[in-house]
Amino acid sequence: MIKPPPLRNDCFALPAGVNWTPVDAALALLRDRLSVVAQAETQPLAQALGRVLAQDVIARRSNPPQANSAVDGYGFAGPVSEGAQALPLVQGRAAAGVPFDGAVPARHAIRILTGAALPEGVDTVILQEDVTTDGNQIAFHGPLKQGANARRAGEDVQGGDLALATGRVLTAADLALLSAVGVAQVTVRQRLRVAVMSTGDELVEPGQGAGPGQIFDANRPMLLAMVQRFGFLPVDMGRVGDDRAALRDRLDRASERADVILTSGGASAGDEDHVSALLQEAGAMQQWRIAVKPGRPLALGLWSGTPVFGLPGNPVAAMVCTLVFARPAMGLLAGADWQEPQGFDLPACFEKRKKPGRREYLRARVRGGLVEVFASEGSGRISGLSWAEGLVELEDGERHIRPGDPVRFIPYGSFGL
Ligand SMILES: Nc1nc2c(c(=O)[nH]1)N[C@H]1C(S)=C(S)[C@@H](COP(=O)(O)OP(=O)(O)OC[C@H]3O[C@@H](n4cnc5c(N)ncnc54)[C@H](O)[C@@H]3O)O[C@H]1N2
Ligand code: MOO
Repeated sequence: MIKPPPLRNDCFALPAGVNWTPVDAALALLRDRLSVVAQAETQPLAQALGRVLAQDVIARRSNPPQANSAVDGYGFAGPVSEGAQALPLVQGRAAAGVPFDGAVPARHAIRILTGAALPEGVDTVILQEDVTTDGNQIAFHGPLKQGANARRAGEDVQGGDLALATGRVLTAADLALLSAVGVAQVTVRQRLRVAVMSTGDELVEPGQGAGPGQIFDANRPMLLAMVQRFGFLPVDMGRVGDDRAALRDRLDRASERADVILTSGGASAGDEDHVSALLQEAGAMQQWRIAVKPGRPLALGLWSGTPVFGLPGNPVAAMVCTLVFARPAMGLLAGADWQEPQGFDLPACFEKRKKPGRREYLRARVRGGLVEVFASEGSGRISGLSWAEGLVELEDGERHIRPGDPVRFIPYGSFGL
């Protein structure tokens, strides 16, 4: 009689004699091997949110362009010494956009409003709340430093200086900065086109009838939405069954329409794992066995020159692999700098014994300053992805985490979601 293999109670145990690529090594390889594929184009600022700068942007003008008042009040030449002060007022006033056309003599003051250019003879402003006036003169108490309540020309940005560098993904704040320094259009990369397809005979579309053994395709809507959040152009390539010819055809079409392809399912080495088999056939395939949980099998290959991320089918693994590996990789293809997600060390409110030899990502969220993790680590537990607001990253080594111990929490937002 054939002896059954010994039972394993941990399906993630690392097989002996296999080289598992540590996460950092896998990331270093991606960083080293990938470079921009997206074309550059010129766009008005209004179209530039989330786009990647293809050229350094130089400030055309300083911000602020001229010295101006930070408050509504009265301007004069500082400093002012301690004690009661009285200054006669000059006729007229300086307002934002309506400068005072003239000079303010020494020991005189002028009415000035926030944002107004400082007239000649003025370098210091006193808040109107600190002043009494009869309309002809002002009285207040010193001391006041020279330059108080005034903004120097170019104190924020100097004209001619670098405003933003190539590789920057433009934020709302960046659009403000570029506008302020007189930049109306930018050279950016075209949005990376990312094809998304699901594989597996068991999949049907939500809204369709589902027979026994069938499940609704959850990965594709998730991945298309993630791609959009990353600032790329999602290209929906639908579902394809466990049929090699159909999959080959779909990959052909995806490589014509997109710069990069994300598939989910069929990434490991089972009988129906056609993605990895086809990429293998195409000859430019790397089956990455990454020392990570979840997301161990990640098939990477080139299909007619288009990079393919063969993500694992389990939705939790598909999402984690996309956040940890595919996103920074796609960022490079899109022309962006390498993106390291910002994490925060916060006290755990859970206990966990972690095995050595692999990095682990847990679905997590922060409540009352403490990091909670989802009750199950099951890779098919989609509700946990939705419950979570980020991931806890546990380093490769062994660890016994007790309540109160610091753990690294990475909010979804740090991954661009
Ligand atoms: N003998 C072994 N079996 C498995 C291993 C292993 O090392 N040895 N690894 C397991 C791990 S870990 C993962 S992750 C999966 C990855 O396998 P595949 O990428 O080949 O994925 P599938 O087998 O096609 O699917 C896995 C699972 O996910 C469901 N799925 C697939 N696509 C979708 C979708 N679009 N929406 C929702 N759910 C989806 C699928 O029905 C399966 O239940 O392999 C393990 N097995
Ligand atoms: O690690 Mo698999 O990648 O659980 O879901």
